[in-house]
Formats: sequence, C-alpha cells, structure tokens
Amino acid sequence: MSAQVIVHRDKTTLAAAVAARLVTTITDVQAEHGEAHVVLTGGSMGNALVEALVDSPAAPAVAWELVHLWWGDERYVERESADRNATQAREAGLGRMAALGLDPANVHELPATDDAEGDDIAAAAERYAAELARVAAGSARRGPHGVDVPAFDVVMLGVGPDAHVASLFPGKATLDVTDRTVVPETDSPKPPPARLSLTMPALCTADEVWLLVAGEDKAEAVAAATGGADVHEAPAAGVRGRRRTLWLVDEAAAGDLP
Ligand SMILES: O=C(O)[C@H](O)[C@@H](O)[C@H](O)[C@H](O)COP(=O)(O)O
Repeated sequence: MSAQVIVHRDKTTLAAAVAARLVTTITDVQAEHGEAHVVLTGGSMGNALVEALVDSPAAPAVAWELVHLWWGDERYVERESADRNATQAREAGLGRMAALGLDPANVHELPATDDAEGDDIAAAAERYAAELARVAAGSARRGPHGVDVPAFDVVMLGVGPDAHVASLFPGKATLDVTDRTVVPETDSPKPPPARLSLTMPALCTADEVWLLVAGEDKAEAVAAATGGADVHEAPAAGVRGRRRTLWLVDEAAAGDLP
C-alpha cells in the first residue's frame, strides 16, 4: 500500500492537525480495544505535537488511563539531560497529562546512562526490548508477525534532513537488524553519538505510521523518501504502517514534491 502525503500550511497548523488526528485515532482504537499504544517521536515536531495535544480541547475525550506511550528512539545520556526526548516531552507538557488520567507507569521512557546498565548500552537496549515484550505478554493487544511488541496503534516519527528516522541513520548497519526490537547506535552522525532505537521491523508492526515533517531543510528528504529511495540512503523510505502510512508535512517540507 502506498504512502499518502497530507500537506498543512505551516508547522503550527501541522502540530494542531496531528494532535487532533491522534485524539480521534486513539478514541477509535479505544472504542474497539480499550487499551491503546502510541509511539512518540522526539525532535521539535514531537515536542510541538505534545504541546498541541495537551492544549487540545478534545484531549479529555481520550481514556488516557488506558494509553501506553513509548518512544521510537532516545539519546543515551543521563535521565534528566535536556538532550533526552523524554525530558523535552515532559517540558512540552507531557507531565501535565497525568491530570487527564495518563498513568506515569504507562509512560515507557527508554533507559538512561544513570540506570543500572551504565555504559553497557547493549544491555540497556535489551532492557527496553524486554519491557516491550513484558507489556505485550500481559496484554490482549500484542503486535503482529511474532514481533515481541504491543500492538502499536500509531508510530510517529520525525525525519531528519538526511532522511533518518528514530535513530536509524543512512548507511548504518542498524537498518538491517531484524532479529531484535531495540538496537544501540554508538556512532550517530548527529550528536550525541550514543542512542537507542526501535528497529525497522518493530516500527513497521504499527497499524499506522505517521511521518511528521516541517521545514524547508527537509524538502529533499521528503521527496527522496516518498519517491522510492533505497532505505539505506533514506531510512524514512523504509517505514510502513500495516494499514496506513501518512506523511504529514508542512508546505515548506513539501516544496520538492512533484
Ligand atoms: O534524535 C534526534 O537527533 C532527533 O530527535 C531527530 O531524530 C529528530 O527527530 C529529527 O531530526 C527531526 O527533527 P525535527 O522534528 O526537529 O525536525
């Protein structure tokens, strides 16, 4: 199934539209299943989405106590570091979502360097994989194809100017990992070098994958990835939702599209 591109006027409109889409999608999932699993992204788009979501008048329509939040990747640094996607999301307003019913135990942050694994980034990756497997095993909502993750309803991903997604970068061996759900990256071309990332097969278990992209500096990456570039050159080209793949972009990011 081919990906669909939806263009919004600018970044603010895009964030508001994605927040509205997320509320509606989670509400639909909950009408059928109760529990929902959403994978958040970092980056400025991820933060803009959290801000828009918390302020959305429709946010209370979601039964947040039944929502699990995960991340597609994380910088492997100390837990309170401002570099962490999770820290930035908290600052963008995720912390305030407890008031809406979100259970902090269902907010699944990736490990940090001040956790028990310390410098052992491979062990940290294994622990997050184990957490994904544990939650899947304890739930009626398991991922498909025998991949040991919960049923991700939506995976959201920012896209870098080099077309990277999560912490899967062009030319890296991590792109070809298929036997695990979480991998370490110790030599990221974008600082900081140490990161943890969901793998391509784990991301692609999602019912819906939404690529969220704003800004002129992303136009080339959007055109390449939607135009059928090789996944090793444009990792964003390789992520597909089982039911739907949406590129949700602003006009500037859509600038190089035919
Ligand atoms: O880990 C990182 O270095 C960033 O989180 C990165 O992966 C980001 O998600 C994309 O580069 C899109 O970033 P923007 O949404 O800020 O454009």
